[in-house]
Amino acid sequence: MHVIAWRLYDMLRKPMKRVHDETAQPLLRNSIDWQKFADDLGRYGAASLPGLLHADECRSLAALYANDRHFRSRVVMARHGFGSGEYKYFAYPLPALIQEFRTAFYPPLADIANRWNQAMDIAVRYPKTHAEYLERCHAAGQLRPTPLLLQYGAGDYNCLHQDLYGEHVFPLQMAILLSQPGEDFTGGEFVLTEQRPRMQSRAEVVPLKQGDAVVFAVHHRPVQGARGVYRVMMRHGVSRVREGHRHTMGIIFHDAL
Ligand SMILES: O=C(O)CCC(=O)C(=O)O
Ligand SMILES: [Fe+2]
Repeated sequence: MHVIAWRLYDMLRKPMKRVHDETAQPLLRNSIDWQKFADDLGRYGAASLPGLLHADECRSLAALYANDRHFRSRVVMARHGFGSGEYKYFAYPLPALIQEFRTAFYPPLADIANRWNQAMDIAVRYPKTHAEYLERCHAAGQLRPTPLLLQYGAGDYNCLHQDLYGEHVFPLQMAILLSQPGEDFTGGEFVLTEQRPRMQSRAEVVPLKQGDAVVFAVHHRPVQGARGVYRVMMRHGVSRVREGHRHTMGIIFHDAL
C-alpha cells in the first residue's frame, strides 16, 4: 500500500517541469523507507521524510507567500496569542504541487490512521481517497482549505497547538521545511509534546533540513502500555527563531469550518 502510494506520488511529479537535473539527488525519493516511517510514527508520533522537495521547489513555494492571489486569509499569530510570526491559508484551487501532495499522501496515512482508531477503540474510519474524505468534511460544512504557508523572522515562534477546525479531524498532518537551517535561519526547531495520562509531558525535537517533511499526529495517538492501549495527547510548535527567516508549508488533510 505504501509503496503504491509512493509510486503514485512519483508518477504525479513526473509531468512537472523541473528546472533541475533529476539525477542531482539520485533516487532519493525512491529510497524512503516506509516501514521505518510507519514504525517511527507509531513509536514517537512523528516521522520525517527526508528530501521530499528540492531547494528550488522550496524557494518557489516560499515565494508564493508574497502573492495574496493564492490565499484565502492571513493570520498574524501575536494577535491571537498563537506565538509570533504569521501564516496564510491557501485558497482553492490549491497550487498543483500541494493538491498532488494532499491526494498522494492521504491513502498511506489513512491506512495508519485507521489502524490507530482501531487501537484506540474509535469508530471513525477514513475512506480510501482524499476526495472521499473531503466530501465528508464538506458535507459537515468544513469547506475551507487548510494547507498553509508559515513565515517566521528573528524572535518568532509558534506556540504548542493542535490544528483542529471542526468535527472532522484527519489525525495525521505534514509540514515541510522550506528554508535551510544554519543558512537561512538559526533556532526555529520543530517541536512536539506528548501528554500521557497522569504523567508528565515528553518533548521531541524533529531535526529537519530544507525540503524535509515531518508527518505527525494532530491531536492524539495510541500507545501500547502494560495494561492495554492508552491515548496520548500531542501538540506541535516551533521554538524561537534566533536569526534569519524560516518558511514552512503545512499540509492538513481535513478542511475547516
Ligand atoms: O512551522 C512549522 O514548522 C510548524 C507549522 C505548523 O504548525 C503546521 O504546519 O501546522
Ligand atoms: Fe500547526
